[in-house]
Amino acid sequence: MKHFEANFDGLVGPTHNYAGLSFGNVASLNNAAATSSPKDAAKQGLKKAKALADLGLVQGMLAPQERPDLHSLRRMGFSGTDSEILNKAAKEAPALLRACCSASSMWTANAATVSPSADTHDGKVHFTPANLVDKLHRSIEPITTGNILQATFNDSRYFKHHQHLPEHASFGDEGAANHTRLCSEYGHAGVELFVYGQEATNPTAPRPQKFPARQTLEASQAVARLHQLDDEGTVYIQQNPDVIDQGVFHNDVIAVGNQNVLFYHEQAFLNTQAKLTEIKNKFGDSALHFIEVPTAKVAIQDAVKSYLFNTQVITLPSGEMAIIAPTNCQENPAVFAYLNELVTLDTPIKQVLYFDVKQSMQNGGGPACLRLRVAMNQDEVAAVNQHTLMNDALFDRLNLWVDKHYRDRLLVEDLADPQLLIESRTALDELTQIMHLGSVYQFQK
Ligand SMILES: N=C(N)NCCC[C@H](NC(=O)CCC(=O)O)C(=O)O
Repeated sequence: MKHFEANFDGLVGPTHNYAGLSFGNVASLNNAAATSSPKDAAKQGLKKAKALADLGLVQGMLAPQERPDLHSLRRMGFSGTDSEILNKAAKEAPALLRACCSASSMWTANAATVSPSADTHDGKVHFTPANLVDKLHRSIEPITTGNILQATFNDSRYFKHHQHLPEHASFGDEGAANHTRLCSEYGHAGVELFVYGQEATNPTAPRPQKFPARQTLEASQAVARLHQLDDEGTVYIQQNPDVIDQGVFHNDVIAVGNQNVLFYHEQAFLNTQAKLTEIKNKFGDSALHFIEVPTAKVAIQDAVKSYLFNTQVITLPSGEMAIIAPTNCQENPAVFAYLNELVTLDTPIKQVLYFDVKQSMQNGGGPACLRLRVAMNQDEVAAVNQHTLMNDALFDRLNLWVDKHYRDRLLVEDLADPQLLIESRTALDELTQIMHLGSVYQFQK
């Protein structure tokens, strides 16, 4: 039986904009009120996804959310026709309107945590949508995320879908952005690393002082229980609170793993040595590569600016590994020098491929944020909704669809434009037909 690690990238939605909604995310705050290009953003993402498919990887796409989210605005007390609601929200509570218009579902590393069938007791692939409770604009994602995941992985013989965790700060869950899996082969049982920012129920435990820790230990443990993981295959690691305070709002901004490689910054974790030993013990005999990047080579600020660790480490069909990096890494001298050196070292990583995903980067989302990893065997891949898988035909179809429906430029002031709502719904309705998703959106029910 063959095994793969598929990447499911988030298709950027038609309302992609810079509203500065994410406190603790340096890029999002710095680019607040800049002009965005939803069309360029969607095309940059599609190009990266297609390139990975062309490299021989299994690549899928996840549909975006319905934005502006009129359903949430109604829950917040706005009433009347759709136009009246947009108009009232823009006048009376512009911050709420902005929260209901973010295209943040593009970062599917935050869509869910996924455990492959090799790790779970019932032998199914488990999905738990992230509740994203730390940010208002993201907390309105999980129900539709669940609908989209169920329409994409739509065979209950292979896929088990859970409800998102209780919507409370004690269970702050940001999905796969704080989860990495190490394994010798994708089809073998692996070690799942859950990285958390704070222990919600232990006020004396370390936590950041300036910016929020979005993931709690309690949430990580709950996901591991739901996914029927063994203690021997699970490691909980606390993220260093000092780096959260320097803008590392998710662990995938400071560490990434693939198969037997863990690529991380010296300052990423607390109790690093003890945790590496635990990983080694649980991983077993096979060779592990811990690639630790020292501060002397790459400072935290450079890692945050360039997203060196928000790269995708992928295994090519040849067995060698490659890094999928944002072009921002080429533009940062320390980081570029480091990457040029890395491919000459004795590790499985032999090449770096650069992609322009600047539209996403300006909101704090790099290549790894844009994808959800799902390790599957060939039967499971065959059970996926095939209309979501990237190939020449889907790439052409989606580019035409973007050309037809997306704006070239969008400003935060445009979010109240009733025409944008109509354009967005028309686009998404057509998309659900292209991807055979059924009615996943509120406006379709
Ligand atoms: N690291 C990972 N996996 N994902 C990146 C998520 C970026 C996202 N930005 C935003 O939500 C900004 C949206 C705005 O301002 O409209 C966030 O902070 O949650």
